[in-house]
Amino acid sequence: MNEVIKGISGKIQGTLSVPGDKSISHRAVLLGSIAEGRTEIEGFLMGEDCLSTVACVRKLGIEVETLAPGQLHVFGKGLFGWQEPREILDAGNSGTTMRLMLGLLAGHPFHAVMKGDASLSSRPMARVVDPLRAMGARIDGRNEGKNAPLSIRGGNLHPITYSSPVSSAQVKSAVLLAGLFTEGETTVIEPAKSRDHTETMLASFGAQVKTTGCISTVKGLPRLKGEKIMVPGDISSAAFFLVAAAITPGSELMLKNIGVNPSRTGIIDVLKRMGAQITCQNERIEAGEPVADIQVKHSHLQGITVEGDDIPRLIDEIPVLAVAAAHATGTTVIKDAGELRVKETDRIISVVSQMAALGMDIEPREDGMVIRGGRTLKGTAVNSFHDHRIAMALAVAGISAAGVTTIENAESVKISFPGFFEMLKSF
Ligand SMILES: O=C(O)C1=C[C@@H](OP(=O)(O)O)[C@@H](O)[C@H](O)C1
Ligand SMILES: C=C(OP(=O)(O)O)C(=O)O
Repeated sequence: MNEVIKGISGKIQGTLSVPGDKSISHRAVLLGSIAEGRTEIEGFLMGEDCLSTVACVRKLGIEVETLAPGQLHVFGKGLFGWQEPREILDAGNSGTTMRLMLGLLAGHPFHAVMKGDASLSSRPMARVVDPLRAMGARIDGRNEGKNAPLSIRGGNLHPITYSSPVSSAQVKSAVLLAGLFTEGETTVIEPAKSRDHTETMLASFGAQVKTTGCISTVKGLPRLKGEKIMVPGDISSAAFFLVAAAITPGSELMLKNIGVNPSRTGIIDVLKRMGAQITCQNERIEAGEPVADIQVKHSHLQGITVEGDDIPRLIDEIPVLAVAAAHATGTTVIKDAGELRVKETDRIISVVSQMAALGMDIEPREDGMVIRGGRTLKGTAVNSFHDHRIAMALAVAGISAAGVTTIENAESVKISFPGFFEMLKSF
């Protein structure tokens, strides 16, 4: 499906709520499915990725009731309560579904097969398969288990201390979740801290979790109790509107009820360092997660260098950060972001090629990109390559471009942000 975006002449003003956090939604269903009793979820993201997680959990014998859009009840049967699935578990486009489910399946003494779509089938799985095999899971798959489809027979695990070569919450979560099914302590050490929603939610379900800097430890065989979970708005979705308002003259926007966990707020910090006027108001804690209303006003931005420990804190926001950089004075350099190459698309190639088509002065680097700001963008036909974040970043570039931008394969926004185009076009 194509989406047509016109350059916007007005301002981006008013109050917005964005859909629920994708990372927290996945984890709420997964932890609910291995807890005892009912887990009640409000604000669940009804995006295709999270619905893939729900479909997988149902195939494992867990009842998930949808009372209304965003309101789900999960009837967990406790640790070891999943049943051997009769069908293949389909993670669709979702890396989080496949990698976190593999961690949980590693704990179960039965056979299961996981598959995904064309994009997910080419993404690296050895990063979770290797440590799960080291814990005792038997896993086989395409390319010796480096890619999906993967088959797994879990059970009889032993705890490990795993030093992950990459900062990845999916790797960390897979190992910690497997660690729930064996006596003793399982530890993951990562080079820079990744999002910590798994640790926070595990603690709220009753597990013993310790986190010190980049080291997280879980104690095995906890009794997890069903919980009430309020999912906050997704900062990764809010980011498209933060940038849209920051670059559109006269704009002043309030984004309500957004998750502002410090392991996710790199985009706020970096936009502020570029000169954006952003303030977090009404800060509070809900189910262990920090939540706030975020106000953003149009401002003149300056190019900066983004690197190191900030990268895992804004990895999914880099496509739209490139749009902010194109509207900044001077050069923005994004480094240490080689992980972009293994997302739904190679996001260095997809961002650079499609933003350049809109007239951006942008060059790829092995581990990032360089953007020289100040060029006027001009609408044309561009392609999201079925990558939701690329489709939305191109739309934000499109509203700042002269003329008409046509985004091909734009339906991919349903992965993480159903209703995105309607919201953007409401301004
Ligand atoms: O754990 C999660 O919910 C996620 C972790 C990140 O991936 P990596 O773990 O591969 O860095 C992120 O890009 C993805 O959108 C969601
Ligand atoms: C990389 C992403 O998700 P996942 O890894 O779950 O497919 C994303 O949402 O940008």
